[in-house]
Amino acid sequence: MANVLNPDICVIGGGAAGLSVAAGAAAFGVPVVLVERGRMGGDCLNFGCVPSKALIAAAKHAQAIRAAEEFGISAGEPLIDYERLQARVHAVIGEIAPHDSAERFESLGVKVIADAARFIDDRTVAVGDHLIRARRFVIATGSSPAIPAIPGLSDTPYLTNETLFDLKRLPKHLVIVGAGPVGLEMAQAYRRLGARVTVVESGKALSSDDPELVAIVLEAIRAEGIILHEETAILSVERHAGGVRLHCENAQGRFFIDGSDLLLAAGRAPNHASLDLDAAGIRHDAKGIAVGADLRTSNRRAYAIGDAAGGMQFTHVAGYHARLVLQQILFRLPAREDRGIVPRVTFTDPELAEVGPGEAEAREKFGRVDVVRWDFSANDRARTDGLGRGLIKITVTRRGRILGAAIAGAGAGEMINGFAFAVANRLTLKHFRGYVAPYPTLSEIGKQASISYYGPVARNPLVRSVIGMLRYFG
Ligand SMILES: Cc1cc2nc3c(=O)[nH]c(=O)nc-3n(C[C@H](O)[C@H](O)[C@H](O)COP(=O)(O)OP(=O)(O)OC[C@H]3O[C@@H](n4cnc5c(N)ncnc54)[C@H](O)[C@@H]3O)c2cc1C
Ligand SMILES: NC(=O)c1ccc[n+]([C@@H]2O[C@H](COP(=O)([O-])OP(=O)(O)OC[C@H]3O[C@@H](n4cnc5c(N)ncnc54)[C@H](O)[C@@H]3O)[C@@H](O)[C@H]2O)c1
Repeated sequence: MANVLNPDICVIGGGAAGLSVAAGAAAFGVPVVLVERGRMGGDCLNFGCVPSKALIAAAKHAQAIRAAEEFGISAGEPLIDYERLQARVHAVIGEIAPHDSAERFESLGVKVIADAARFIDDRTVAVGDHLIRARRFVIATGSSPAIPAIPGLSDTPYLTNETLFDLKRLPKHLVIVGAGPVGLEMAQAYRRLGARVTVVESGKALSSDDPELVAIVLEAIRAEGIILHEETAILSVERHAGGVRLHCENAQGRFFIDGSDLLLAAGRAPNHASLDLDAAGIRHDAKGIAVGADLRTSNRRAYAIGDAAGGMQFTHVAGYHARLVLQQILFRLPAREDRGIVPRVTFTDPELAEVGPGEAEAREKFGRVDVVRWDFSANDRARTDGLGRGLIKITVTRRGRILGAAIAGAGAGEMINGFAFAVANRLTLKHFRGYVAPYPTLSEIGKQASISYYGPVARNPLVRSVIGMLRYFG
């Protein structure tokens, strides 16, 4: 006989989104059941952010050794011990894993069930021997790598983010499908570790970001020797000489690429096929589960959050969504997602970071807007540290309210924090101009840009005549 559970909340999926809801609910003493069919921690911990950033960190060390020459230090070409490097990547996952483990969540008061969940009606989920009839369901089942429909792919070995970090040897020539954040972050990391890297992109690289800033990133990564083919179709793939061959076509004609390994980084597909959402009356499509700004699905008992909701796919969005649904479920307070306050960072070198609407979108929404620009070359710290090109663009209303910012350059991922804070709190450039920034830091760039915005005030005849008058008083 099935074991019937009646928690207040049933969370499906133990990734960043589901764990945040479960921990939050348990902290307030609310009965919660968490169902996870795979590894606790989900994509971010096991196959996403954590291993990719650990690999990028290793690659950065290799690159720093090469760049040392410029500083008068000769070290030669770095020697890469790929096995030790991968062991460190997994050690980092291991360090974080206890925080996301079933044991820790049980100790917080969450009942954790290690199995796959599926709906059997609009208020019941079946998991193994259990039937869960919860007051509210939170679907946080995440996403998986999308497998593009390329002829020959099913007979060709390929890697995805789920297998890449288990690779036991450094690829000789890594061919990557897709120049989004996953494709370009991994392209640069593997190039720096010594692999040849070719990226094939059907459209434009990093197409959802500001093209002027994307150009800065692409110039840098091409200068490191990465071959990037944009607006190129992959006609077919096949096994070839112990590796792979891609047949491609672009405006220049047809050509082929031979590589030792193939990595698919062609976007994400939501994990909802096995949930039987139709049984619960939950609308969905190939992009994800349909939700309103309150993250509620077409079944009023159920919310969908994180990657499963098919919107912005970031770990910090998963955490933000969790807060919004907890506010509604625990406190019965209304909550709506505001995508305009969510920062987005691609961890290439230079990094690319944005928050708020892009320039064109801001004009459409707010009419006249001003864009304040400041180049990294005018920053002393960027010069002392030899940090290369960088640019910040801040979009403001006519009254100086900060609508968004976009930064390409070293440290952009850290610097965007200040602007995300400003956008979320509706601050103006005056606030940025008014605080004291420590010298020499990259964050001064934001302040310098703000001062430049008010620069014309110094040439204003009225202001000058007031100053002139005041001089008579001694
Ligand atoms: C290579 C890579 C690098 C990334 N780097 C970053 C980064 O630097 N910064 C950033 O913000 N984001 C990054 N992301 C995105 C980030 O990993 C995701 O946005 C985030 O993990 C989404 O969390 P989630 O909880 O919604 O989903 P997931 O982490 O996918 O968790 C969903 C969980 O649900 C489980 N599940 C699915 N179906 C069922 C079922 N029927 N029953 C029970 N359990 C189920 C799955 O096993 C999984 O554990 C990266 C992604 C990739 C692929
Ligand atoms: N730093 C970060 O925060 C970070 C890092 C990695 C991933 N992520 C998240 O993970 C999600 C997935 O990233 P992603 O880079 O896999 O997806 P993406 O959708 O951003 O990019 C995929 C790219 O692949 C291209 N593509 C698709 N099919 C193709 C084909 N057949 N041939 C050639 N090109 C093809 C697309 O045009 C697109 O440019 C993103 O939404 C991102 O938010 C975030």
